[in-house]
Amino acid sequence: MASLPLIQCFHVAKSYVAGEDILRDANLQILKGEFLFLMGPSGAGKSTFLKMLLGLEAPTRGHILVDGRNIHRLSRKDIPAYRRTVGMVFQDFKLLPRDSVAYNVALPLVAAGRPPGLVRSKVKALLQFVGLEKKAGTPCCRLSGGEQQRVALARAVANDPWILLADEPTGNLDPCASAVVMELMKAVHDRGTTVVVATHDPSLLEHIPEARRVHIHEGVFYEEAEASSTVCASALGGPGWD
Ligand SMILES: Nc1ncnc2c1ncn2[C@@H]1O[C@H](COP(=O)(O)OP(=O)(O)OP(=O)(O)O)[C@@H](O)[C@H]1O
Repeated sequence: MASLPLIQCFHVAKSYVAGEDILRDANLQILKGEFLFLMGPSGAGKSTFLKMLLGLEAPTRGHILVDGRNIHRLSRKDIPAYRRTVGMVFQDFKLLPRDSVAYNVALPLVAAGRPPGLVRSKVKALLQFVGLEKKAGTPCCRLSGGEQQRVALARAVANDPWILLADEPTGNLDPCASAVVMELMKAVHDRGTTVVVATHDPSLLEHIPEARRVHIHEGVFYEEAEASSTVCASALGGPGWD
């Protein structure tokens, strides 16, 4: 049975400054359960696109639907529930550094109003999942970069989101820690979550060779086959393509 589209972008444009489009006519469908790498050089608009999926930025033109709903037309009261359906991992972790691992992972569960018993059992299961159960009481600032990213991943999936977004999740990690984080992302995907990883680093693709690859170039999305034939050649030796 064919999967249904979970994320649909129709003619999306985004500019921060009038007349300077970061995205200009971006069309994309991401199916439920896909693992997608969003590729593009620095400044291509990858983070901007992820922020739009989170609802932190709105398109200047066009529409983004998630599960059939235009996420930029949600009523104020529906926004928190929508945000809980999307988990996000950042390059710089964005943890509360002085607070413990368990506290950081518990935060989204508490914010969602989960009862204390469920928060405790869920935090325990999440820390087991990322292999940090023995560090539950450790302040995050005393962890390695790889461990911090595993905490951030546990926090991102705490409320069982439909979608996991990751913005250069291994950008601050060594190859070994990167492999562990990518393995965990794959495990999240294997549980049915749709995963979108934005990166400019082609070596990340080796961790999940079967994943779909979409490039952003000059404000438009291209599937990898299309991108390599129509874009890479023209950009050889030029700026802005990796
Ligand atoms: N809040 C903002 N105000 C103005 N310009 C912005 C803002 N956020 C991003 N930009 C600009 O939009 C463009 C795309 O930025 P974005 O961060 O989305 O790119 P990226 O592909 O994620 O790059 P990187 O890999 O370096 O993070 C850049 O030129 C950036 O300077």
